Amino acid sequence: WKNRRLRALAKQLAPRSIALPFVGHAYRFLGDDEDRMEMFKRIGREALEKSGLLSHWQGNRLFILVADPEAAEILLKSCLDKDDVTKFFRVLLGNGSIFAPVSIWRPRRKLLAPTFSQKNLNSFVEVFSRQSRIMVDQLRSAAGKGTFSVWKYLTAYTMDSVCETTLGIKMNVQQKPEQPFLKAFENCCRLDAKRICQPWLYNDKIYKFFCPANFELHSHSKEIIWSFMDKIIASKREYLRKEKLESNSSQKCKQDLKTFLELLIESPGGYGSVELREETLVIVLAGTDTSAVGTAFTTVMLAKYPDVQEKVYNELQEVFGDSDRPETPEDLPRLKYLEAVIKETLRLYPPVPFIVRQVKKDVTVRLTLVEGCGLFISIWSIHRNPRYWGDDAELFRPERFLDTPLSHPAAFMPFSHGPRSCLGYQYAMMSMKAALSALLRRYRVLPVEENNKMSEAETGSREAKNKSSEAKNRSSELRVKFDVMMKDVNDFEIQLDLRI
Ligand code: HEM
Repeated sequence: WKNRRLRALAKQLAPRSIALPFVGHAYRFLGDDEDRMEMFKRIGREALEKSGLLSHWQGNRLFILVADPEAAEILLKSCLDKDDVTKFFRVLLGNGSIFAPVSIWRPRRKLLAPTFSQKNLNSFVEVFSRQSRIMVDQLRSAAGKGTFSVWKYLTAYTMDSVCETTLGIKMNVQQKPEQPFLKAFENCCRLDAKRICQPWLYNDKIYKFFCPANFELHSHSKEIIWSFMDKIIASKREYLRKEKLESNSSQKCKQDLKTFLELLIESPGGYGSVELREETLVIVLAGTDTSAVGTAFTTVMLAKYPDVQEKVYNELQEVFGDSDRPETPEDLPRLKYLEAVIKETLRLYPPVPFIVRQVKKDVTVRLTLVEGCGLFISIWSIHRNPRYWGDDAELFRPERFLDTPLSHPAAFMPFSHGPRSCLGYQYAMMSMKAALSALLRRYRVLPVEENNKMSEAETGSREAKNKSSEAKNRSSELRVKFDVMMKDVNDFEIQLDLRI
C-alpha cells in the first residue's frame, strides 16, 4: 500500500526521462563530477518548469526535488530527519549533529548554539584578521606572475581560522600545507560524493567487493582523522585541567577567548570523548570547505566584474583609508556592499547546492508528499527561480541585496532554512568578509589570461554598450562540479596585481 502511494506520487511529478529497473533515474548521474552537477542543474530546471516539484527515482527510493521556496519552507520545518543517503557521512561523523537522527541532534544543537553568540563571534575577528594577513602575505609570491589557483590559499586560511577558533590549536596549514589530516578529509569527501550518486554501490558488501581500493582508502582516511581529533581533544583536556589547577593556586587570570572545544568540554552535563570528537569534526568539516568555496567563488566573480570590484574597493577605502590596520568587529558590519557581493555569489553559486531530508510523516505542499520519500531541496534552483528573483535571476547583480527585501524568506538560503539550518551562518559571513577585505585592500583581482584580454576589450567598449548586452555578459556561467561541496571546474583560477 505504501509503495502504491509512492508510485502514484512519482507519477504525478514525473520527469521527462524514464526510470530504469533497479537504478531508477540514477543512470543520469554517470560521468564525472561536472556531469553530475550538470545533471542536478538540468533536473532543477525541469522542476522549475513544473511549478517547483519533480520526482526522481534513486535506485528503488523515491525522491522529490524541490525548487520552490514556499514548499521548501514548509518541508524544512516539518521534515527534520536527514535521508538515509547521508549514512556514508555518518561513517566518519558518527552521531555528529549535522547528520544525526532528530533525537540526538536536538539536545546537541541546544548545547552548541550559544557557542555562536555574537560575543564569541566578535572575539574571533582578531583570529580571522591575523590569519587573513598571513594568507595575503603568502599570496605575494603569486602576485604579478600570471594565472594561478587561489583555492589552496583560501582553504588553508579557513582551516587555520576554524581550528584556532573552534579547537584552540594553531595548525599552521598556511605555512605547512602537507598535513595527512587534510588529505584524509579530502579523500572522504570525494569518495562519499561519488557513492551518493551510485545507488548500486550503497550496500557496504557490494561496495567493498567492487571497489576494494576506495573502501580501503575511506577506512584508512577515517582512522587518520579520528586519531588526529582524539589527540587534540586529549591534549586540550589536559591543558584545561592544568589551567584549572594553576588558577586555583595563583588566582591567575584566565584567557578571554574560549574555543568551541573548551566550551563543549566545560558545558554543564559535559560531552564524552566520542561525542566531543563527533561535534568538533562536524564544525571543522562544516566550517572549512564551505567558507573557502564561498570566498573562492566571490574572488572569481570579482575578477570577472571589475566594476563591482572597484565599488568594493571604494567601500574599503571609506572604512580603512590607506591604513594597513587589521579588521575589527566594528568594521565588518560597515562593509555592506561587500556583503551584498558575497550574498549574490552565494545565490548563484551556493557551496552546498542541495540539502537532503526524509519525509517521516505525510506532509502537504500543494499535494501530499508521502511518508518514506526522500527530499532533495535544490538550493541551486530556488536561487534561480524567476518567480522570486525576476527575469534577471541568472544575472550577477549584487545591488539586488541592497535595493529590495527578499520576496520570500526562503528564496535565499545558502545556509538552509528552518530549525536545522546552518549554525555557523554569521561566523561564515564574518570570516569571508575579513578574508576578502584583507585580500582586496592589498591586491587587484584579475581574470585568467585569455579571458583577461577579452575582458579588457569589453571594458573599453563598455560605456558604449547598452544595458541588455551588459546583462548578457553577466549571465555567463562558471563551470561547476559536485564534490560534496559545489566547486569551480577550473579550480578557482585568477591573477593578482599588487595595489600598494
Ligand atoms: C559559506 C559557508 C557555509 C555554508 C554555505 C553553510 C551551509 C550549511 C548548510 C546548507 C547546512 C545544512 C543545513 C540543513 O540540513 O538544513 C549547514 C549546517 C551546519 N553548518 Fe554550515 N555552512 C557554512 C559555514 C559554516 C561554518 C563556518 C560553520 C562553523 C564554524 C558551520 C557549522 C554548521 C553546523 C554545526 C551545521 C549543522 C546544523 C544542525 O544540523 O543543527 N557552517 N551549513
